[in-house]
Amino acid sequence: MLQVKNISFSYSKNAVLNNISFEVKQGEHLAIIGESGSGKSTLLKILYGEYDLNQGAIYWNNSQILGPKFNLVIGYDFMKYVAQEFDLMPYTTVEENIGTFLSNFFPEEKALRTQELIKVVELENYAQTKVKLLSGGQKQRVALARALAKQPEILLLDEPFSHIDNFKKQSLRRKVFKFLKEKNITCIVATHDKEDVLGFADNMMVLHDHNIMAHNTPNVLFKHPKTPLIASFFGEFNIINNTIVYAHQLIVINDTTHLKATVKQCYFKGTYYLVEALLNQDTIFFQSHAPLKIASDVFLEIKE
Ligand SMILES: Nc1ncnc2c1ncn2[C@@H]1O[C@H](COP(=O)(O)OP(=O)(O)OP(=O)(O)O)[C@@H](O)[C@H]1O
Repeated sequence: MLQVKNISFSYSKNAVLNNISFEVKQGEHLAIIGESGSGKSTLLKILYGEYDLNQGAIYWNNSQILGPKFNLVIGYDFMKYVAQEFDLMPYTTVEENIGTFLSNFFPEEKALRTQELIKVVELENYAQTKVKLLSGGQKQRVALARALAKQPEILLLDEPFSHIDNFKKQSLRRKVFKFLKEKNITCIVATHDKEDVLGFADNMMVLHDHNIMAHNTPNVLFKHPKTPLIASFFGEFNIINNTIVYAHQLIVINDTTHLKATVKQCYFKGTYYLVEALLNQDTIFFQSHAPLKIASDVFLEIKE
């Protein structure tokens, strides 16, 4: 289990994280979300032992994770970290990059493991290609496979699919997270993308104002977002009568209600239209199956 106890950290005078505590169980997947600059990457780097803490302590089972003041070499064998900038060997092949941390004493095992990981990150056609010739997204996949090669107990991922195109993203996500669950690898992923969270993370933690704003299951935080910031992570929302109402919870009905809105704009979203409208001078958003006429009036109902 990872235990983070009352940690505080600042790069200079200004605090980035202020007295935060949480735990992550073996095999659990935790997503860390928060606005840009809220400290997600910093937290991952601290967990990796890249910085010294101002206060507090971090433990992985019985080992304390310490910063550079206490360690000549940053990092621990049981942990891998895939940063936003990937640290690859550009002049060697994908296969060699992935196998670089695997022992040459067991060549068959090394080859099998490398092939397994190449499949997980869907780079079968690039195994012999030199990394410098790959695209940003392909490099990100090599970095992921490389981090998994020695099967760490805990994996820290910073925006792991940010460079990968939408065609590949979904299947890659499923493969990588499935692989991690099967191997019982604890995973902490910093992300801006709700698709990295819903369906994959056991828990999610929201960083805001140097603190943990919320820490719960994605299900609870989606259904009961305590703040607009949390709701905004999941999608378009409104504040109606001091309550957060997602766009999909507002339904157009053929009846008179006290929610009469005037359509301003209609955006095609594939399976629905996102409608921007005016409700008592406030801009609101709701979803509609059919396109609505600009300037037309509609009546809405809130669905729980
Ligand atoms: N090496 C550094 N030296 C000084 N300040 C830094 C350094 N790295 C980050 N910061 C500052 O620390 C704060 C947190 O940055 P961090 O990169 O952890 O945020 P983040 O939530 O990961 O942002 P993003 O979502 O944009 O990646 C920011 O105010 C940033 O400017």
